[in-house]
Amino acid sequence: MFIDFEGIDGSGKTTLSNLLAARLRRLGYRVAHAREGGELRSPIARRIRDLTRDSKLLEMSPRTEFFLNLARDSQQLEEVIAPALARGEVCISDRYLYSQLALSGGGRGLPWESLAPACELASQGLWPDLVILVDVEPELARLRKRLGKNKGERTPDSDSRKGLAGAGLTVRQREAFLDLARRDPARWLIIENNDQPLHVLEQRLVEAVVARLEGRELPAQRVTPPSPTPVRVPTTVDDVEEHFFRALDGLEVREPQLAVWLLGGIPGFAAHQRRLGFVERFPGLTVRSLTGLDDEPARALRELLAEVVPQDVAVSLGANPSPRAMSLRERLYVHAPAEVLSGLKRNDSPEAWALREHALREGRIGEVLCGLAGVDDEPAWAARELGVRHGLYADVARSLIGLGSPRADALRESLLAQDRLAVLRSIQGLDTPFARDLRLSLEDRALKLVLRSLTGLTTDEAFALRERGAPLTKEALDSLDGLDDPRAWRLREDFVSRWPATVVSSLEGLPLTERAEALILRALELTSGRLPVLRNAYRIVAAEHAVVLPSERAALLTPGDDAPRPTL
Ligand SMILES: Nc1ncnc2c1ncn2[C@@H]1O[C@H](COP(=O)(O)OP(=O)(O)OP(=O)(O)O)[C@@H](O)[C@H]1O
Ligand SMILES: Cc1cn([C@H]2C[C@H](O)[C@@H](COP(=O)(O)O)O2)c(=O)[nH]c1=O
Repeated sequence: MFIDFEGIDGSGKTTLSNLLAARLRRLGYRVAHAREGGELRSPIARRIRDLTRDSKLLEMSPRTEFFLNLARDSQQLEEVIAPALARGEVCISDRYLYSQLALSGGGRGLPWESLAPACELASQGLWPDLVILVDVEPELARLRKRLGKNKGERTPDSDSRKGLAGAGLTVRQREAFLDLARRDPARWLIIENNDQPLHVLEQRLVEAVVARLEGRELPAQRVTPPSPTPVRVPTTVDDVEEHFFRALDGLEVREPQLAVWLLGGIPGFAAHQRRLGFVERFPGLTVRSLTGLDDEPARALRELLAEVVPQDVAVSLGANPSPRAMSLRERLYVHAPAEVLSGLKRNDSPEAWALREHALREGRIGEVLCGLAGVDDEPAWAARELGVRHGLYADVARSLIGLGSPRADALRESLLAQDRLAVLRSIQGLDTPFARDLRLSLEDRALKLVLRSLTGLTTDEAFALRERGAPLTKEALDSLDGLDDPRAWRLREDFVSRWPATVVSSLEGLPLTERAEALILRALELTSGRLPVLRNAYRIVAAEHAVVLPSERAALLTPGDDAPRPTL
């Protein structure tokens, strides 16, 4: 029997397919997993995978990508799947040709009718007896994947071609998978992975598969019922806090690390109280959730944990230039030099330079460059030249974030041949001729990064790009953070039903006016108060009530800080 797991990235295919293989083996079945532990069994397939993920290959067309992915699956079929089935084993696969239909058809928009015959050819008529669609909300999947990376589970995707089209691609892939399942209900089984602990899903999955292996009918097309709709949705912004913490406390039981992550950047007593409850179990994650906060409880917790989780403490300081943050960095440097140096962005104080000079004497050129964004003095330019001589092109490009001078653009130009994506990341918030040309040339190849580079821009070009991007992906809305421009409001209102969580987070930094409140409540209503939207809504409400010093707010909003936003 051939069992295939399908679903978007981070949906849980690898986890559940490996759990299933282990359980079936314990039950006495002979099982081959074509991608045990996440690694494709065929070395040729692995080589093809590397090629499709190479971020230097931006010109790879959707058709080329499709044929390469077919070649990968075809090789896995001939080398691993067909032989296992011929030996009479149960063969489990983590993705098969359906993934290519969902990516190239649903995601990239190639016509289905031309893809299907090519898949048929690659399959040699061998299709799975059972397809398990692990269905999950894309925002939750992305977050779990990030947490997984934090736990060091898998190699990060950040340097791959994957994801360059933006989060909208995943939303379209999910729709395509659900559509495939609807069209072939006898073959597909949907397992919803939003609100259930893994052990519960594993048990239901094993029961359903064993029923099929024993020739019993499948009980239903869905292994887990759709998530119950929360009964009450906040009807005023004053209710948001209560709803958020109720949902968070429910989540804590199933996925405590995710619950800590969702506290990221949330000020106020209630959030700090939760952190204290988590800190012993997850000190690193808890302290990271302080990123962007500089109130007294945040400072005290950092100082308490400085020796326990120095790297996380350093990350949680962001680019805060205050004297207290600088003196903590001096303490942390010996244990967490990379994180400390990275937090010196936009900082040309003597204390920052003392740390950098010490690091340069230790040969840490790349790490120094990572914290030079926005620094325009001569020692910074000397460090950049040193970086170029050492071939540290991506780090040099990173050090140019926030600099819009002709000198910076000339260096960017010279780095383009080495690393276009790093240069693209370096133009955020810039409206120079170089930045405009680069955006236009990469719009079709790296839409997500192009849209993200518009942070804070209110030019006609920026809005035209956002308007073209908004139907495709949420990152068009990300770059509206804190903008009070009428065109920004129109985009938010037009796309609140498509990208509700992002529309809400884009209100960050704006006063909580009637218009903002109406938008938040609309997003909550449209999503039945689901946690991603609720959490972003609470971040806005809590920030409105917290005392944030103007300098801290400016530091949080200044374009150029490339630390990941702790939003969903
Ligand atoms: N129900 C769940 N509860 C808690 N954690 C979960 C759950 N489902 C998945 N995860 C976690 O989500 C992360 C992503 O899961 P996994 O790697 O299995 O997904 P995937 O579909 O194989 O992703 P990709 O296609 O990107 O390889 C893992 O860290 C996994 O432990
Ligand atoms: C570039 C890119 C690829 N995919 C799809 C293509 C394949 O079906 C899978 C391969 O992923 P895996 O990590 O080897 O399981 O992902 C995609 O979804 N998005 C992309 O940008």
